[in-house]
Amino acid sequence: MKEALIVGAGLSGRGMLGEMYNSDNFDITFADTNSELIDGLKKQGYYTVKMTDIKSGVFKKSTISHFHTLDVLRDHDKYIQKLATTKYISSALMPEDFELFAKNIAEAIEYRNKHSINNKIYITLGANYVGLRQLVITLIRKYLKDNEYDCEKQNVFLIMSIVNRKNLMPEEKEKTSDKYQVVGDNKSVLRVDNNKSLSEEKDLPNFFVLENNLDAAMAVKIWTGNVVQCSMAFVALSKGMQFTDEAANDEQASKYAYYASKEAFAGVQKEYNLNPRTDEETKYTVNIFKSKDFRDSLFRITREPLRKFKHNDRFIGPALCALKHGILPFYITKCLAYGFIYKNENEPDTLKVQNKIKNEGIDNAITEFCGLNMKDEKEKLVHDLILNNYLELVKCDL
Ligand SMILES: NC(=O)c1ccc[n+]([C@@H]2O[C@H](COP(=O)([O-])OP(=O)(O)OC[C@H]3O[C@@H](n4cnc5c(N)ncnc54)[C@H](O)[C@@H]3O)[C@@H](O)[C@H]2O)c1
Ligand SMILES: O=P(O)(O)OC[C@@H](O)[C@@H](O)[C@H](O)[C@H](O)CO
Repeated sequence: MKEALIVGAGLSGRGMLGEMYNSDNFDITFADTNSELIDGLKKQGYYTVKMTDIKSGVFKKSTISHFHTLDVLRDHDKYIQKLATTKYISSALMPEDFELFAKNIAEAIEYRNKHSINNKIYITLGANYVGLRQLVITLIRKYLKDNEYDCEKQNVFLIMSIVNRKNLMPEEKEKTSDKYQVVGDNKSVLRVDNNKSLSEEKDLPNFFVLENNLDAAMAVKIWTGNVVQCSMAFVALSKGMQFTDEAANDEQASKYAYYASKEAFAGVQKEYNLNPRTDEETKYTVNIFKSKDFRDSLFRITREPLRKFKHNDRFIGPALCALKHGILPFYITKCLAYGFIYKNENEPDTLKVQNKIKNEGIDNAITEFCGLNMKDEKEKLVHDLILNNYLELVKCDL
């Protein structure tokens, strides 16, 4: 049986990668750092994925009941051995999780060297992060203490992929006895970079779609797609809304998101030499959220806001890209300013932001959380735009 190792058994790991590898009859192993999740999944022995077609609302359910589990920390040696030998490995992790994942890949490389293992392994890297592959290569080299280390020469292929199925926890009314149920859309392919060696494999997973220039596709996804969702969400949250359809139907939230979308795409299009898009296509990036059938929580869209404020993420990334190409990121920074007024007791990051603003001032909060270099003219301009938009939103004690 064909084998796959899925690193990260969270919503996307189970709901997209697990479901897809299972449908293609792979023998799956889930590896995760969360012992409770790994033990729970193993004990339950199955989970279900509900996949709804975003246009028609028609859904299908799939039960995944044949899988193995590994605890990345507790089953460390077994996990490294599995990483070193499994041909198809796919990850669905948060960007910050790649520090440990890269360290583990470095350990797997050492294991391969020690045991003279030379089979080809393909690791599809999945996370919402522009420039992910380069980041992972840099981290692996750091752990191997070899700045020139070439993974491909050792048959370890690091391949960009786009994990983009919407995967959510079920709403209260949809909850069943399945603790690990995932609900989401029904995207049927995993877009992976068109690596030459991978393209020559005869037993490719049937849901892999090989595509050129996936770095550009990732920038389009995060810097022109996720920026729209998150812009809309921060504005709508300030008005007490909770769901994407409310945000997309709100005049102000949708208008700001639409203009942010225009600015973001204009920069990314120039940076990656892409075809222009029509106004209808830009509007679609907002209008797609209008339907109630596929509502998503604004709390999920804005989860971990500090990650989203970072230099390479969905606001500062496209803002700097736009500026580089002579476009003023007016609406992108305006929407991000709403992120700085967002306070939610259930979202610890927002409390950190408010504390920082209270103790050190908004100036420092923006500089630090967005990782902006105030000596750089463009970065300072982005800072000042966020700052002035923020000041517009808060009371002024005169
Ligand atoms: N959920 C979605 O709808 C969605 C859609 C598109 C893209 N994404 C992106 O996919 C990625 C994963 O998102 P998610 O929603 O599945 O997150 P998640 O938090 O549900 O899952 C991540 C899992 O990775 C585990 N983990 C952390 N570090 C690990 C490590 N070093 N090794 C193994 N496991 C580790 C965590 O314990 C967790 O279970 C993110 O980058 C996200 O932005 C998510
Ligand atoms: O997963 P995050 O936290 O990086 O971002 C939240 C959502 O924007 C994201 O999950 C999207 O729904 C997904 O990337 C599909 O476009």
